[in-house]
Amino acid sequence: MTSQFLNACRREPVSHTPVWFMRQAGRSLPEYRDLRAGIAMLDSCRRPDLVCEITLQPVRRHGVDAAILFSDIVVPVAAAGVDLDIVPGTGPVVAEPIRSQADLARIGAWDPTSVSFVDEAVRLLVKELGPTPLIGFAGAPFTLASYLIEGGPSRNHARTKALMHGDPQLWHALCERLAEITLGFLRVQIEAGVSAVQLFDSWAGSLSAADYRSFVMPHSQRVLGGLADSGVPRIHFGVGTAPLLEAMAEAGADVVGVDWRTPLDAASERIGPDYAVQGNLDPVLLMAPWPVIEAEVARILTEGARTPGHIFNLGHGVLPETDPTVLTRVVELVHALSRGVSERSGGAPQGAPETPLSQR
Ligand SMILES: Cc1c2[nH]c(c1CCC(=O)O)Cc1[nH]c(c(CCC(=O)O)c1C)Cc1[nH]c(c(CCC(=O)O)c1C)Cc1[nH]c(c(C)c1CCC(=O)O)C2
Repeated sequence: MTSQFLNACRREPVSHTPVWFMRQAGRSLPEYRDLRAGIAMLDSCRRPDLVCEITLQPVRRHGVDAAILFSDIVVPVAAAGVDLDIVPGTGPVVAEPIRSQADLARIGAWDPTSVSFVDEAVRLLVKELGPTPLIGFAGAPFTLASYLIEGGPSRNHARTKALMHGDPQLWHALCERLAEITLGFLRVQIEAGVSAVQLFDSWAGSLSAADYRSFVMPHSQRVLGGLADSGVPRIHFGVGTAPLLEAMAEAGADVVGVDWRTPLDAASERIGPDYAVQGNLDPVLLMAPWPVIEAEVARILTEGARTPGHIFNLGHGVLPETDPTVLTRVVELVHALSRGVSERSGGAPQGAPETPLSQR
């Protein structure tokens, strides 16, 4: 049985619009909270048995079309020797931020055996998942650099931008190291059997298109271009990236992630017919009354049907306070509404419904 998710990534015909959710594994699920009780986030990422179970939980519960490996963007950086922790309610916190050439030397050479627990978890998962594809992922150099330079989450990435513009040589040296780590981390996942990868450049939307192109794109290009020969579809995602969509596509994506601020058909028109799109329900709207969600899902499917390939997702991750039963209903709705209306002939958007599917 071919995967509708992989078909959509490749802009091939689908029998229904595939759907998965960023952060589908995690705190919205009581079974996740039970399993994680008393185990630190990074420790849980290093235990293949836990990674396997946590990754499977949302697949069983929601019937999504793809699984995403349970891990974190800072896992490979920690494996390369950076002293960091993931603090509950805050995110990654780096003990000694990287702000000088000497700091940079504290990042060790990439060694794939330092993430053998990921190799093991992916192999277990591929067996357990059967026909459901597993998505691997990594953080993009810019988003990783921001955590390393700021020392933790940041509102305006002030130190990151100061270093980028104030010491471009150090900036590029840091991003080259991070690109090497990210590429190595994704290769481990691909060799172990993931069916697609997503590069998370979550915070790239804080940059102008000009700065993105000169300071960030070459490094993301190195990562995505370095995976081209694998044949595995590459999803490139960021938040608030409306001005960057063309550059993020050009960086070497097969699928461009779009947040809720840009309609999918408008995004697709800008990046052209060679890319599928993924998105883009506002995660906050999962807290709205069901008729609101229903109308939004229908609108997104209508806009998605005007693109060469659409994978339904949120515009960013599931919020911890989301009612998981709503996510299951969204999966059912996406499947029901899209069945039979989402067939496209590889590339040319055609027969896009003009009325919301729910009203047909
Ligand atoms: C920026 C970023 C991070 N991590 C990640 C990103 C990119 C995606 C995005 O933009 O949201 C990626 C990530 N982190 C996690 C996943 C799991 C897979 C999935 O999507 O289901 C993925 C894809 C697990 C996690 N990563 C984290 C959790 C929560 C920790 C916990 O459950 O105790 C999970 C399930 C921790 C983390 N790690 C990070 C943050 C901001 C946080 C949240 C901090 C908090 O609110 O507590 C860094």
